[in-house]
Amino acid sequence: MDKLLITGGRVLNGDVRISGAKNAALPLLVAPLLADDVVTIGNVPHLQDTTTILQVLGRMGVTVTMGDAGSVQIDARTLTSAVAPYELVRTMRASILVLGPLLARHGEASVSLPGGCAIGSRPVDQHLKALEALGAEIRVENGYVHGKVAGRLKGTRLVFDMVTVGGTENILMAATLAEGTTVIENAAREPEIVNLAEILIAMGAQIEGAGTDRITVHGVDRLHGCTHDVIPDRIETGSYLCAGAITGGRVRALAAAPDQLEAVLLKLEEAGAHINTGKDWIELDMQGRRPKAVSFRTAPHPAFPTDMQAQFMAVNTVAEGVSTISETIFENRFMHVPELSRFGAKISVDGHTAVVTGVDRLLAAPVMATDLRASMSLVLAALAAEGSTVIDRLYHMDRGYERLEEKLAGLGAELRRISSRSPT
Ligand SMILES: CC(=O)N[C@H]1[C@@H](OP(=O)(O)OP(=O)(O)OC[C@H]2O[C@@H](n3ccc(=O)[nH]c3=O)[C@H](O)[C@@H]2O)O[C@H](CO)[C@@H](O)[C@@H]1O
Ligand SMILES: C=C(OP(=O)(O)O)C(=O)O
Repeated sequence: MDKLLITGGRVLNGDVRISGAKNAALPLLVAPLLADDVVTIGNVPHLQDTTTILQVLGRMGVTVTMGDAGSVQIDARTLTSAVAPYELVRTMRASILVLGPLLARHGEASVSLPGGCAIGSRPVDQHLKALEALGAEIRVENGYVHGKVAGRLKGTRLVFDMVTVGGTENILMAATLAEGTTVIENAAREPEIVNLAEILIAMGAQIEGAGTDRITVHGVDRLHGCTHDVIPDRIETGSYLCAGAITGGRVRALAAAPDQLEAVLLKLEEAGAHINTGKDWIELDMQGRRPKAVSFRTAPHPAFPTDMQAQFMAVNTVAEGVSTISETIFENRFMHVPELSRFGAKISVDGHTAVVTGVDRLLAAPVMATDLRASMSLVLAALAAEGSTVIDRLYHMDRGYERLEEKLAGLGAELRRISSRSPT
């Protein structure tokens, strides 16, 4: 298992190029299952999670061709099996996204149930209920979801019980080839949903309202090939801006999308950062100042994203004052708290709320990553801490941060990966 060695205390300064968004790339790589031709997707980040979803497709007989500069060509006409096996799905929950497209285009699918993960139980009941409402016959047996459709899915009006990003994506894809019109109420409004709707529209789908809480899909008979790009990763962007904030530095995120990160940018300003934005860049400048404590509550887009909670908590650990952080999306997303405490952070947790009392300094400590964004919160704490920190279980990080060491080193951080395959 790889580890990361970080020597803290450097003020980060410079430009960092943002990669394509993991959470947009995953549904975009699955959407070609619906098409009758080759779909080319650009700006795909090279990550463990994108590799996993391509393996899932490969296992189904789909032809995947890697192109230049992060482009991937996907031809689902060669599909031979509609099965997503446990050994792949268990490493990445988003594999459940193949269910909707397979049922819509091929009339059957067997997808392993993703199961729980560190941040919460994360059921997929809303996906399954909605697919049943579209006319699929769903059976859960031996840890697998088996779905079948007699003829075509039938458009209907759906109301999700809660805002679900993956649920909205699955049903949006399934509805494109259904007979008639589907209305999805209480739909997720995340930028990744809009990115998905755009590629589906480029494939010939008829979709209105993506980015609002009501999405209308008029089913079509077939979808064709197209070329489309993944949007910039707003969570990676926010993470590097937090690296600037926690070290009192200046970080400019290039190839970014400022309009997709408003809640986070406002909180960074509240923390004392000067924020400047252009069409595709964001600059944060702390001018050497210590951040001020900022309270926030996670909620679906456009509110503060749960995927930035751990990183912002890390910033609050060294801030001036006391902050309150409420996590409303996942029931167990404070796994980083005991690890941050090992640096000397003062955090108390009561249910879904954490109270952080900023300390003057953090001290390096051996720590362990528990999930993807928790890993980044530990990286941030290590950048600010006095001394050298070793972060274990780096594989969590590799799911979602492309070329992390190279990007942080480019900003002036002192760090090195300790590979399990090389002598330490
Ligand atoms: C690959 C990807 O895009 N992952 C993101 C996606 O995850 P994901 O799509 O899994 O998250 P959801 O939006 O579906 O989950 C939101 C909440 O709804 C609950 N729920 C969801 C579906 C369901 O059928 N039943 C149910 O109870 C979940 O347990 C959770 O408490 O959105 C999350 C919320 O912004 C982000 O943190 C993840 O990074
Ligand atoms: C929770 C995340 O991803 P996933 O839904 O793939 O676990 C994340 O990106 O922070």
